[in-house]
Amino acid sequence: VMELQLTPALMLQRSILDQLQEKDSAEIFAQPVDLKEVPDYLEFVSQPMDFSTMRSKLEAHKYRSILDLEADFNLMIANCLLYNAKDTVFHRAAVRLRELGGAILRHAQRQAQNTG
Ligand SMILES: CC(=O)c1c[nH]c2ccccc12
Repeated sequence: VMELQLTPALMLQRSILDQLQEKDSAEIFAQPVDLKEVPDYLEFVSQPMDFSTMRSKLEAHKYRSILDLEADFNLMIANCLLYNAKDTVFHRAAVRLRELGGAILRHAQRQAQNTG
């Protein structure tokens, strides 16, 4: 049966998502921003994104490629840089995650090309 097969693409996407989420040790990006806690959030952010949403999309086969997954990662970072002022822990965490995540994604893309 299909779902019992080791689909390499999904396995690679799970590995990348795990590596990215590992860098969010404060778990700032683990869950959607709570709109009850942050009532003005949607005035600034049109498309919220977080790691739990990305994981659901991955398991629903919504990511056709690593680039698709990367687009949601970049969206999540951009939302945080937009909503949070530069002198906040959240803004700094987004800058750092963008740097660390960029290296993880570049390495994964290189590996996929070499073995793909
Ligand atoms: C990722 C992000 O922007 C946030 C994560 N937790 C929050 C709590 C209040 C406002 C923003 C956030």
